[in-house]
Amino acid sequence: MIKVEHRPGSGSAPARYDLTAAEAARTREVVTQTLSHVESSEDPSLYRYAPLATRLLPERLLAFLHHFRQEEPAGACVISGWQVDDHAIGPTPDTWRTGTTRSRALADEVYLVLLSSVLGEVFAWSTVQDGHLVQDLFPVPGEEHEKSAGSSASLLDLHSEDAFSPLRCDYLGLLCLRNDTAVPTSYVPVDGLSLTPEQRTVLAEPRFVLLPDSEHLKRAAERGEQPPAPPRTALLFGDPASPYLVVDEFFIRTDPDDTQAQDALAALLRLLNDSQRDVTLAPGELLFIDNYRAVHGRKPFHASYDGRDRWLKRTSVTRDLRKSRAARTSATSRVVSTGLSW
Ligand SMILES: O=C(O)CCC(=O)C(=O)O
Ligand SMILES: [Fe+2]
Repeated sequence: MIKVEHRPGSGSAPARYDLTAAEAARTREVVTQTLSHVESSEDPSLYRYAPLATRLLPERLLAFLHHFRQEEPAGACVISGWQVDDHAIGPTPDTWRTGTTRSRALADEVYLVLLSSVLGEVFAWSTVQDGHLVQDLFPVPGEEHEKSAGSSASLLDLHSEDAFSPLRCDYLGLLCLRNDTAVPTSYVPVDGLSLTPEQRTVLAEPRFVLLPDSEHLKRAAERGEQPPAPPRTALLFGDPASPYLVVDEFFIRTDPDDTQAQDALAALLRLLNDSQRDVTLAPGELLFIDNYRAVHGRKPFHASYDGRDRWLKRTSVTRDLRKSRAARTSATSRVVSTGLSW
């Protein structure tokens, strides 16, 4: 039996796992082996091969990730020990439409895809970065004040990823390539929020509307996709004693005359904001957020556009790809059409 290491950290900090030097070397070998099969992180063969490749990863790491998935011990975990070659990846881009050249960070993308594939299936939205399965997060000129991943000067309010859709990811993977100015990701686990029983009851009723964020809407309009009117939804669900949560501070609405729902929502948002903590990722650190058990966001920061800005790679992971089958063109497609997403 492998002993599962779970270090929950202090208070509600993410669980942590540090690859030993030997584990990091083993992981690098598996990534290098995988790279010989693929040209890009869009390559379907990467996703065919990933379930086999993951079995070759260090056992202690696999045990940790399975524990995180099965037992839900924490709202997030950080895995460190992967080395990013700062020179090899080149300058931080300022546009993600880079054409067909091989990514200079392909090894890092494959590392992210392999660890993501231990937790579930990687998928993407048609309306986010053209459906790329591994997305780039860096500040984009002109998007400074948006509420999207390319923003910088504006706060990314606390949110569940893709809160508007029941097809939202179970896990969000964020691999840091560069973060010279130590820009934090904000994070709050749902456990431990001191809501009253009355507030919990209201939040567990379908009295809230979660709207698609601006990134989805802008791209959906360009693609001629029309996201359907969002249904009313509950924000707390699952086990009432230890509920799952869906919320998006900026893109949520209630009926104007439902003051009970408004008050409960205000209390939830106040508690979330008061309990948030910073997770400042260093290059090579991989943060997995459990999108049912925690919300996240990002503090404002200054973008320099000098090739040294903060740069993360991102995946969305579902435990069940089948539930989005009606919104994908084939059983093997991993791109969910936003226009068909509920
Ligand atoms: O930039 C970050 O740290 C988080 C951004 C974010 O919310 C996301 O990628 O979903
Ligand atoms: Fe997010």
